[in-house]
Amino acid sequence: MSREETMAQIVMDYLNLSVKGVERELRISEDIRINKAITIIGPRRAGKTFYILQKFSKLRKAGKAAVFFPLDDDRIYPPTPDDLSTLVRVFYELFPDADEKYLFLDEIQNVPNWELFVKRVMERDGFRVYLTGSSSKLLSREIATALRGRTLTFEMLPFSFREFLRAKGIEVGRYLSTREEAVVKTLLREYLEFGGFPEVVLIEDTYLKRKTLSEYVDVMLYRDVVERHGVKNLKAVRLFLKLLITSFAKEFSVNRTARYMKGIGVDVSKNTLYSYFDYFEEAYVIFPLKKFSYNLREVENSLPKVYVVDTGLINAYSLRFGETIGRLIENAVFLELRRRENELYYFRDERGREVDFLVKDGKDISELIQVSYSLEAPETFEREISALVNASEKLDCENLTIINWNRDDIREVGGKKVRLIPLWKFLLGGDSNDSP
Ligand SMILES: Nc1ncnc2c1ncn2[C@@H]1O[C@H](COP(=O)(O)OP(=O)(O)OP(=O)(O)O)[C@@H](O)[C@H]1O
Repeated sequence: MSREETMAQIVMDYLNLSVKGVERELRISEDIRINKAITIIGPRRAGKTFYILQKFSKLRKAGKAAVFFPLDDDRIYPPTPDDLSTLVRVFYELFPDADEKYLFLDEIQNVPNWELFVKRVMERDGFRVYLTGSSSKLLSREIATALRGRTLTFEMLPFSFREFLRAKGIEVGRYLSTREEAVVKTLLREYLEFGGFPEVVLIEDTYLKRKTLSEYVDVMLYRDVVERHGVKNLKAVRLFLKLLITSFAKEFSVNRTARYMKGIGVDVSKNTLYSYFDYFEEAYVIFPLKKFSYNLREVENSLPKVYVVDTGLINAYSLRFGETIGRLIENAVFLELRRRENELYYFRDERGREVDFLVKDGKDISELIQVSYSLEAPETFEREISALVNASEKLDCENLTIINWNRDDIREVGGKKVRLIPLWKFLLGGDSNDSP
């Protein structure tokens, strides 16, 4: 078989594929007048390929001229720039008269100089192009950089709680019966424990769930960081990742970590650890969150809090679920706020009173959010509320929320209204303002 025939065969393998799976909520703007490639980026195993396959399959069902091509297929590996030209020829043979043309290229980074090709087919031939990519060689974020201005980039994280429920066959409406609420809360514990990676959600067996999660940690560590950046000190990088992930929802100090590692006989320089931190951020394993201040230098110099891309990855480190539930909830809230594309910070006043999330909308601070598992103990309630009310005065923001496990209420404290909203309701996008 010639190379062209092999490529055509791969195209045909996908052409009428029916892709089902769980419907994702990522909404991408598909205004065909905008001549830009759509790039899906995100952590490994989040479902990027699956998503563009779903998109492709829908277009095909609607009779559109579309071709999907996986550039990691072993039949043509490694692909060359000439292969991409061949692909366009195959496309025109299949769809000679198409005016709306779609190309879906998976793992595009495998082709050298692929960005020249993408620009050309968009500008000269008027193709709509969808891209994904992630590998130890070129992580997805770089795709966006390589296409400078000619791409719209969308971030795909593991399943949101709503998607997770959908994967479990549960569609929730606006109002829930008492029984439904109980089911949702039980599933929420599973979501916090094992996270939202599609494959993990769909595996039933808890042993296999854990095993899959620890394999994900290994892939992220060895492929995306060690191989990609040529890291030699395996012991140090492995320990660093463990310390980083288990510090979730806490401030993380590279300096302090360097001292600790030295103390236990793992000798590694502070600068090396700063690089490791950047590598794990770049590989979408962790997200740092900066402290808010009106002084930009203070924002840059603050110690970040770290959140992990999926709560299941945290539990791959066998922490005790019961002891970390408050922080797992905080992590889940962070991920949801990020999905909603908010600009986020944490806040701490000069007396050390902290607000977990400060949401910015342009120049304004649009919401202050506190996260606390239980508000039953009066002193906890008092502490959380007073930090919020104080911050509200300092930052001139009246939209105050406490996300917690059970309570759904509005309280007035010091002339300010504070919404108490249960985690499940927040994650499903509910709003306690209009609950009875
Ligand atoms: N929406 C979905 N419904 C059901 N299963 C899914 C869905 N999305 C992904 N999966 C499953 O999750 C796994 C990972 O998905 P996929 O390969 O699309 O991820 P990816 O982000 O492209 O990963 P990588 O970056 O490692 O290539 C696959 O086994 C896939 O079948």
